[in-house]
Amino acid sequence: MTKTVLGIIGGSGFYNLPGIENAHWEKVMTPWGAPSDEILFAEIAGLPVRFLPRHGRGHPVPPSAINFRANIDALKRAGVTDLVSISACGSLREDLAPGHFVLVDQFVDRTFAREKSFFGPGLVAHVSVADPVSPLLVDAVAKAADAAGVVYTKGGTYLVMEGPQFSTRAESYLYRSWGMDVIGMTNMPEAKLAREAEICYATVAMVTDYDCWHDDHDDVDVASIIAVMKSNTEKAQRLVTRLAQDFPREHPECPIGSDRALDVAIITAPEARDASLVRKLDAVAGRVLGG
Ligand SMILES: CSC[C@H]1O[C@H](OP(=O)(O)O)[C@H](O)[C@@H]1O
Ligand SMILES: Nc1ncnc2[nH]cnc12
Repeated sequence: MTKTVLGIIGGSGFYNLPGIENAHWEKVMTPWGAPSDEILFAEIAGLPVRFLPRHGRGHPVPPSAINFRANIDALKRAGVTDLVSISACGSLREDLAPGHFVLVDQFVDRTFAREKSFFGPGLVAHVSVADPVSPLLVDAVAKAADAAGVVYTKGGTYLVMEGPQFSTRAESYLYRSWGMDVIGMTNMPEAKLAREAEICYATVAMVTDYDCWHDDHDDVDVASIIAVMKSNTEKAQRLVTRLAQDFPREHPECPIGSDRALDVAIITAPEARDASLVRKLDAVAGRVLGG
């Protein structure tokens, strides 16, 4: 059995963790460069927790400049088995009002200026992301939300745009016509990389605005987002505390194989592998590559 280490990636407005014990910030180096910030190593009710602010403390890192590979590699090196993303998002549905949380179960990745894989020339791998979130982790998040009194919807599709500008009105209408539920700029390639690194992943998408499609609401801007973000963040912090208190201390094996994704993904023959890339993958793929 593997001991659980719970990872939390804090998005916009979520730069620290309350209610923690034995905490310290630590710089974690990776072969992919520097993560967004140091990682906060801590415990909640005795459970090891690792927290990384996605945009860095003070929010200096924009979505397209996030080193997603370094972030996921660093969390893997820090022992994370189960990772929850906390994200601000726009709503593309009338019934998902600002303040509502969505436990996303699908993504549409419209990003185009990001490194999306740990693998590449010299070591080719194709993991499945048909089901990009890990069901047991989502269930645990839902239970924690219930216990923390947070209103949420289970299931929803998050469209990931490149940004940093918000959508045009035509884009917003288009994404609605596609049946997308919420929109943000960060959860891809994060979720894909978590799968490559065999870390169970789930997202709590916290609605801050109605993007620009809604006739009765102002178009989205940062000031209106910040106004909603504060109460969203307080609720998310309660949710995370409860999640950590109740989470199994032994990592529960993922029923869809998120934590064993590389068992069936690598296609490059051992003799054709690039030794330097294999070395870079020591944390992400050490379980299957050895070393
Ligand atoms: C400040 S609103 C736009 C910003 O917020 C979201 O980021 P995160 O998922 O890290 O909370 C959104 O994707 C944009 O990056
Ligand atoms: N409307 C929106 N579009 C993209 N990212 C967002 N983050 C919060 N609101 C957003």
